[in-house]
Amino acid sequence: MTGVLRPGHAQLRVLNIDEAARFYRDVMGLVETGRDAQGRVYLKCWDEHDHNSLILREADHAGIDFIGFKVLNEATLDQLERDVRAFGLETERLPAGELLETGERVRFRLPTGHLFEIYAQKAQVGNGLPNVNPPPWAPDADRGMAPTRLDHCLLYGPNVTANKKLFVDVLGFHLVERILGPAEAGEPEIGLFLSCSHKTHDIAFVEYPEPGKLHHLSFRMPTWERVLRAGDIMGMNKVPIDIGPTRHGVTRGETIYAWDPSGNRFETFAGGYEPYPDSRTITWTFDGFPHGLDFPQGKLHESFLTVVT
Ligand SMILES: O=C/C=C/C=C(\O)C(=O)O
Ligand SMILES: [Fe+2]
Repeated sequence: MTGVLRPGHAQLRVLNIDEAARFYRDVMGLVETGRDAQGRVYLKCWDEHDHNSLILREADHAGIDFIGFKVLNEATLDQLERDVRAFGLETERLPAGELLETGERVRFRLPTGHLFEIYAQKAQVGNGLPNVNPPPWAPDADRGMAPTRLDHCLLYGPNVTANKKLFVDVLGFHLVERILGPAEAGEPEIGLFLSCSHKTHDIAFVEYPEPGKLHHLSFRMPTWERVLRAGDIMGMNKVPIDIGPTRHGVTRGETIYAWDPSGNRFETFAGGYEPYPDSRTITWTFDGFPHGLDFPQGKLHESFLTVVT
């Protein structure tokens, strides 16, 4: 284990900050925890303890600015920076406080073009429950869709195989599932689901010609029933849905893909299974992929491969 713990934050570009803040706070049911001098809005899911996991920045085009993972401690941060540089990537350090309540970050650009960063420190604000004899949920757990946490992201860009080498050989992730391209193309790995935990994936990549693209940020729901309830709330708020409610074959996750007001896709996701680092990687062939995306329908929804921000 290299000490990379979990997805920590994502900074998302939105077209209208007030509309986006209202959506993620009042429809998604995230908790707004702050705003900074740049006008960025900070939010967390009700059951997360750290100050923020989603940061919104107003821009003229939607998409993801960077994704941050939390690591065990400062010594791990320093070691991983050395390892990433030895892998051949430039790193830069962003000062503590550049993001509210967040320590120094080590940032580097992935072979797929995405800005990725690691950090060891973020202020804990808690989940609204006492740490001694706590009840199972807090009032915020029923406000809006109320995901429990930022669960993973799926990023699109070229050179996913180079990303795999970095994440597996340097950052200590394991490859839980993969999607192969067409046989006539030699079945290249075009989809990678990578985990640094017990989850089916903490980050995923799909091969795509343009670098640095976002397919979706995924928010964890405790149960399939809560995914369906999220779908009800999407219906009540006329949120445009892309795929679902259904189940992925890949990861077995129950899912709805939909779009935020800026056109960024998000997912409400439940279920899956618990792979271990020594679990064998599951492979989806290209002809099996329609069931990998939407198991009940076995349908390769066009938008999955074409719509990104
Ligand atoms: O075939 C595509 C599967 C996508 C899976 C997810 O977005 C997920 O498991 O969260
Ligand atoms: Fe997902």
